[in-house]
Amino acid sequence: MLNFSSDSAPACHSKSYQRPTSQEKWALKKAQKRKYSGIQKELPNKQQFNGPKTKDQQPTEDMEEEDVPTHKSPVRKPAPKDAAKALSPETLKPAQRFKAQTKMTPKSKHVGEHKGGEDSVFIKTSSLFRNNPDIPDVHRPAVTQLKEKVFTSDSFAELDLHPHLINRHSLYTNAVFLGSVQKKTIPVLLSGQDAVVRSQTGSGKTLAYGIPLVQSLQAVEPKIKRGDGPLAVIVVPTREPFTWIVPGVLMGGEKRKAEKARLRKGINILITTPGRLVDHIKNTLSIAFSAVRWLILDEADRILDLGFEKDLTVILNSLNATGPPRQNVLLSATLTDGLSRLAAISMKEPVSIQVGENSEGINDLTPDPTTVQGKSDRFAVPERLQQHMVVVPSKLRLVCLAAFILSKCKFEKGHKIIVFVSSCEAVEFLLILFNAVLSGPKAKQQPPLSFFRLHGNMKQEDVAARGLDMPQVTWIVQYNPPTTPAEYVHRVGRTARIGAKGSSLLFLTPAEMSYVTSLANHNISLSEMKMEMILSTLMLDDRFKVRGKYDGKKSSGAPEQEVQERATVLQTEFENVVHNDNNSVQAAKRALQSFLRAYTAYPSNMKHIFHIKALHLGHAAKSFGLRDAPQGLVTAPAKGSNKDKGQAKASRNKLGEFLLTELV
Ligand SMILES: Nc1ncnc2c1ncn2[C@@H]1O[C@H](COP(=O)(O)OP(=O)(O)OP(=O)(O)O)[C@@H](O)[C@H]1O
Repeated sequence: MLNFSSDSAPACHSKSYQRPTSQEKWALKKAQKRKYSGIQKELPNKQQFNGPKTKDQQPTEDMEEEDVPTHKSPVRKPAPKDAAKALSPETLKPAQRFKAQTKMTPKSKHVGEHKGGEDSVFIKTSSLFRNNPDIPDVHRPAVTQLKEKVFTSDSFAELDLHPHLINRHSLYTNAVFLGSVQKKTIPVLLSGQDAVVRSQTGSGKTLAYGIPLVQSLQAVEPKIKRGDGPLAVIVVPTREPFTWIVPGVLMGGEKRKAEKARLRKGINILITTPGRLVDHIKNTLSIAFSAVRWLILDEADRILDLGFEKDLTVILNSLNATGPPRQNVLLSATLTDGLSRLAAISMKEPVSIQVGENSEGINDLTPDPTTVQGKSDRFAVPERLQQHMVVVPSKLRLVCLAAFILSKCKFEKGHKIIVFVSSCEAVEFLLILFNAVLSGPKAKQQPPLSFFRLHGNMKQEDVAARGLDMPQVTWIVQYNPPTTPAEYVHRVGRTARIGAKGSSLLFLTPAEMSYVTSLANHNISLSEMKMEMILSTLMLDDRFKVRGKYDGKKSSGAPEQEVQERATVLQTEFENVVHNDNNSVQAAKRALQSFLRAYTAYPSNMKHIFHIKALHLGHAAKSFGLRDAPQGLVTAPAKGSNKDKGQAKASRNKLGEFLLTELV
């Protein structure tokens, strides 16, 4: 059970509700009026707020009665005759779109204080810009980033490959020049040696092992038949869509029976996630490893990161028990101690291949004879990747993320963003919230924003149907920081692939700022983006303008003041959507709870940066559109509870759920 008593929270956080600043009070009042004025006109039984004011709402010396942030907000019941129109996403108000998309039938329209059956909602919006922790200057340790040249000037034709193979692969990749990692790796693997390959994300490692694998299998005599069973096993960490020819996959999300049938027919190159393969090893008699001559561990650092070490041991034992001599390949974007251990148990005198240890390394394309040990902690990221971070107090996180998405996808062209968040529930929640508030009706020939989701609880068909065009992603946003630097590298590596440009943005709260130092220890350097700069995008979006105040004339207040007002209007829109009915409040609470659970899952060596006790529950709740900190959230796993341990592991494994944003 979480207990955010005042002694565990900073003094300034001792109350969950802070009085708004005068400009916020003003903005709130206008926002509420604007939002509901149209609805009120249509309501036959316009309600009056007549409940008692709580202590926080009593007028004080600097708060006039009319500025007290209590509003009546009747909820519209669409008349049957305009029901069809009301269901059109373009005519629905944000809160209505939220409800339509969740397809929830609210038991009650009342949230907060009920007023004796009256159709009204009691609204309380606390200050966004007051009582936040200070944002200290960001300390950026000096870092020399490792550089790796992606391409060589050599063509595939220079390799002694089967002509059919050259034609086939150029068909799929349009590749002309060999990638550096391909030039180093292909000859080593064709010579039959084991190899540990470390090269940055998106540098073409898949072809680096795919080409020698297919070349060697096509040369096998007598010719391979389907019924020979697996000759190669490729273990990958997750069931993301595969990018090259997939002869047969096992990845969960599909009935084991269907997979068994395919195994029985025969899969010569088996691509699988570790957990699923172990499942089949234990339960499927038809899985025979007697012909396996290749084992490839792709994205091996992530496989370990996701906690599959034990599964790998089961797989290795099973493979070692049978079969001809095997060639082993381990590929990774980062080198860690865990990886060295894995290489030691799974490989025979592997050649260690690394691309461009430093900027001079680009000329050195001979395999690096050094051992894997001792190369840990130095991560290379694509040279054309611009990495940023922004420090945002908890309360402002939601509006800041929204403003960033608008700045790139609404007010600039050609962007596609992936937002990583910490749980499936948060993905679902943000998807609905952003669709309701940000995507907006088509206006002035501007296409609406599109949001898509991808997370571990989705069915495989949904994932495949999504057809994610990953190469065109221009921004990676990490709304929740990952648990390991290796995971950080993999996430940002979804952009700036194979020599393209890309950018990333990491959200941190003031309490989490030492994460920058932690990344710097792994050669990762971030430049700071200012939260105020991101929020200032709202000045371009008149949907969040405080109506009436500046109509027809220029703002008399400072620009920062108007930015704050608009941010408050946006937050109010989010809160109105969330508090529109009990189901949406529950969805927000579930998302908050899963965020907190994931927060407890940071490894112990990161707890000094991410500790649940340093979180202010009320402020965190605000970033889920909740007006108050919910009571009785259970987040910490009870000691010895296997179920909760499982949940914590699941949360940790799902720190990579994401949301994709683009203009369509
Ligand atoms: N020589 C090449 N020329 C042009 N494109 C290439 C070449 N090699 C690979 N590609 C393309 O580059 C993209 C990235 O390749 P790939 O997915 O193999 O990278 P990776 O190093 O495995 O990345 P990660 O570590 O992030 O999984 C793919 O779309 C692939 O088709």
